[in-house]
Amino acid sequence: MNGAPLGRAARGLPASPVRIVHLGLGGFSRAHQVWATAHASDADDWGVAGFTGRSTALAQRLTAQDGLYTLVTRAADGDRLEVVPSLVEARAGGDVDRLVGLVADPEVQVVTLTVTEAGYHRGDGGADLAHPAVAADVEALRAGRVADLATAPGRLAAGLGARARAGVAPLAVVPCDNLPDNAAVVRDAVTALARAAGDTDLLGWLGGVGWVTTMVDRITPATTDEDVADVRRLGGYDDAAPVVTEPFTEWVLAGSFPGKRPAWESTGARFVDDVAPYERRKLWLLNGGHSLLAYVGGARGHATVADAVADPGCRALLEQWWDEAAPGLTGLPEGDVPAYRTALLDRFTNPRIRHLLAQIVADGSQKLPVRILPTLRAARAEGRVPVAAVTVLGAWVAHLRGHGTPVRDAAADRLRDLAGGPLDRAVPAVLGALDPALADDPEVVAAVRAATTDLLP
Ligand SMILES: NC(=O)c1ccc[n+]([C@@H]2O[C@H](COP(=O)([O-])OP(=O)(O)OC[C@H]3O[C@@H](n4cnc5c(N)ncnc54)[C@H](O)[C@@H]3O)[C@@H](O)[C@H]2O)c1
Ligand SMILES: O=P(O)(O)OC[C@@H](O)[C@@H](O)[C@H](O)[C@H](O)CO
Repeated sequence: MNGAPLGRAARGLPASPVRIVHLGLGGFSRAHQVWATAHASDADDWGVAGFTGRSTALAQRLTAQDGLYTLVTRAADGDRLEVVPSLVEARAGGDVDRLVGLVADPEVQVVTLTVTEAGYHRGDGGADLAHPAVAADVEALRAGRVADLATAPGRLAAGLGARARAGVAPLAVVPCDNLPDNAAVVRDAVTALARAAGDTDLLGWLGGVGWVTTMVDRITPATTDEDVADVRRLGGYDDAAPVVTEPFTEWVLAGSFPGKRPAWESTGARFVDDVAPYERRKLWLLNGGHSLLAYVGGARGHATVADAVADPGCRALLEQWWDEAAPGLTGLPEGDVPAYRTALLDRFTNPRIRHLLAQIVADGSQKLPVRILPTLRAARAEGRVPVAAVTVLGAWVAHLRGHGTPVRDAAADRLRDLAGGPLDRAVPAVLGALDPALADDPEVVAAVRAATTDLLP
């Protein structure tokens, strides 16, 4: 690095007081919630302390520049750079003592999360208590070994438990991951851990917490070295941790805030009674479309969303998928779905957003049930086999067999085993891992098998 470094004193950007704690500091949170906080009309009152999941590198890079970072808004016709001041503390996820201290601090009013779909460790009864990391966290919670906590629900439970015991008023928990009813997901996971650890103080107090469900939308690829070089070239300063995002942004929230919150509505966020119609529209059309392009496009040799959508075969399948999903998108204003589809095509074709399919393929076992299966189930209830939906599943099987982009999944080893060997055995085995009913549906199995065969070399 040889440009001017980023720093608060040099830029005249004092740090706001920490009143929001964020778990899962990465690219998206800085393009969405932290950015929205910086643009809120009362931004000076709201500083964010962000904790990564595991890594120390991002926290160190951000700390070296006082939490400041550049958000590059990348439109098809050019870049706009802004230095975002609202992240006032960046910590490694392992600094659980600090996390717990902040969550218990009466000044802190909101906890936000972007810990990925897999990070909630969902399971029957709220959490996958048999998972070694979850089981270890239950023991650590029971023994009060806060520093050993490794999962997001475990760390959050420790923070909320400390707040409860300190007699501090409840706050709001605002998950921002791509999961339906994400507030219930985090509430149930924290409750399951508290129950398993026998934390009755916390269990009694959790009812007062504001669990706020959100739909979040802004395509934000992982930062590359090229992005760092772009900021130096265009901005004339050094930023070791910029974020590149698209111009489009949407945030819809439902739920109550027991304390205060930033005036996020002044930045376009919408507070509604029921977020579900917006969640379905976004998870099925955008994220489902992404999964389709990632697995099918990856199998056809494409590297990015824009490359894949430029392939007429992928594009036709994408449109078909949207046609299959659209009838289930009820509860939205007239014209909303067609308008969203038109905007989405523009967003996917933005050639300057290099969104790698290799990033999107991750954790298909967590994402496909949310993005694709509701549409498949609805069609099966009417006796139909939706071609695009089964093609995504077929492409996922091909992906797990090593075709296309490399496999990255919380359950990668088990899935690779299931996907190996003769297709007659592999297809029902993989489908059964998503939903046993799919493995028992001969028409779905045959259609997925045919799609897999078409995509394999
Ligand atoms: N990137 C996007 O376009 C986008 C848009 C909407 C929503 N989201 C949501 O945000 C999430 C994060 O996306 P990102 O682009 O910021 O990714 P990222 O890799 O930049 O950041 C992810 C963060 O979560 C942490 N993490 C990863 N696995 C974890 C686990 N198992 N437990 C706890 N923490 C874990 C990481 O350490 C990191 O701090 C996505 O999974 C998605 O649910 C992303
Ligand atoms: O971030 P993930 O891993 O849930 O999914 C990958 C993409 O589909 C996703 O990040 C989208 O870009 C995003 O949801 C757009 O708002």
